[in-house]
Amino acid sequence: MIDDKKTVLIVGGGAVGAIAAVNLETGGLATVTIVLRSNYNVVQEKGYTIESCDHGKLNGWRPSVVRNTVPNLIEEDIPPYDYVILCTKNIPDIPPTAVDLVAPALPKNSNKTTLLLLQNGLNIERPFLRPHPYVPILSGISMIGSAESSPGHIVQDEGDKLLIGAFPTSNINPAVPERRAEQFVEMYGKARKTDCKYSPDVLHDRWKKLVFNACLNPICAITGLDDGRLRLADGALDGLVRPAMWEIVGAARAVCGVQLADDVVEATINVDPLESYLKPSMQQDLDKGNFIEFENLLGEPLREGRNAGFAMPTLEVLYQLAKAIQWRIKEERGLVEVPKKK
Ligand SMILES: NC(=O)C1=CN([C@@H]2O[C@H](COP(=O)(O)OP(=O)(O)OC[C@H]3O[C@@H](n4cnc5c(N)ncnc54)[C@H](OP(=O)(O)O)[C@@H]3O)[C@@H](O)[C@H]2O)C=CC1
Ligand SMILES: CC(C)(CO)C(=O)C(=O)O
Repeated sequence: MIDDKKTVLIVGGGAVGAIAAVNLETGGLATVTIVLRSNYNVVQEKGYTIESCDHGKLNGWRPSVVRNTVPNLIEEDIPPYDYVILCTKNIPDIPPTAVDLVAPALPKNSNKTTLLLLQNGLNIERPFLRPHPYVPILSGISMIGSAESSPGHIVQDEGDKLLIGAFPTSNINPAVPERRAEQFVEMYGKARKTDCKYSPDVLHDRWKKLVFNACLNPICAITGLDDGRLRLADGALDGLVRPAMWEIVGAARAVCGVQLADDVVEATINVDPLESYLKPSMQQDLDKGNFIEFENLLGEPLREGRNAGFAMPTLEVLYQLAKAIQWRIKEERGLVEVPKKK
């Protein structure tokens, strides 16, 4: 049981971070500080406008503290937060890296703060292990459907289903992150508006979610078809979606012995009603001209599969296409120099 209010820092208050903030503040067991970037001015001045299938319509809603910089514990003399939650897109190929971004808000030599990575993808905890050996790290696997349609306007149309468990970290007694994960579940679920559960096996959960994210995210983004239209499109399921998904199922087994359920491919294809016409987050990012999370969603499972000697030809092509698209966005954003046309 939680007997005192916890301090929580959320870095990234877009589609997922804003709903996490609502859950935590509404439950009354946490005081939330949120770090924003492009939506900072609008949220600071007018608050969020939230249309949520879990929380209803909230106008002018703000968490306890809204900032536009990651707190620097030492320079600002702030006591360590109980939890730091990273809710940005995780894009290791575009600076700042996740580690550089949250480093000022993590204590160097104590395990007081628990870091929760509420993000998609594989191996996202690894870059933190060496620079932050004492920080317990939790894995947050979210099945929410949420989007920020304009700055500060969040539309959540699929319920918030969240699994929380401990990432294995070699320096820390596993009992510590496990306890913190259970405590987080209590805090997050207190308002009874969400389905947040403790998971003892987040590796399994992450591979299971990759059946969606490594396949439908890039296929929808590249083709411009949402996951409903993809089911209607001539031959797309048999020609693209199923082969890609079976490669993830095989890689999960080859890489770490994770055995996904026999029906995982069909269940993932049909996870949302066709008429939801859901756009996976990578497709939404491409529509907005944003960078895409292709390295952790696609690159990491592919590299792991390759290292284990497992062939993944469909994912290899999707990865190379996604990489070329990322380069195009870099050019659009002026991050690469292209010789003049002659
Ligand atoms: N949306 C969904 O339905 C789901 C998303 N996920 C995963 O959850 C994670 C978060 O996704 P989502 O909320 O959709 O992403 P969004 O793009 O909606 O939100 C991310 C937020 O982080 C902010 N941000 C990025 N970099 C910084 C920075 N350096 N400093 C401060 N703020 C920053 C962004 O600001 P800015 O606008 O300036 O870029 C944006 O407001 C991702 O890993 C995603 O794959 C998982 C399940 C479902
Ligand atoms: C599976 C889904 C659609 C939501 O939970 C997602 O993870 C995403 O959009 O990236």
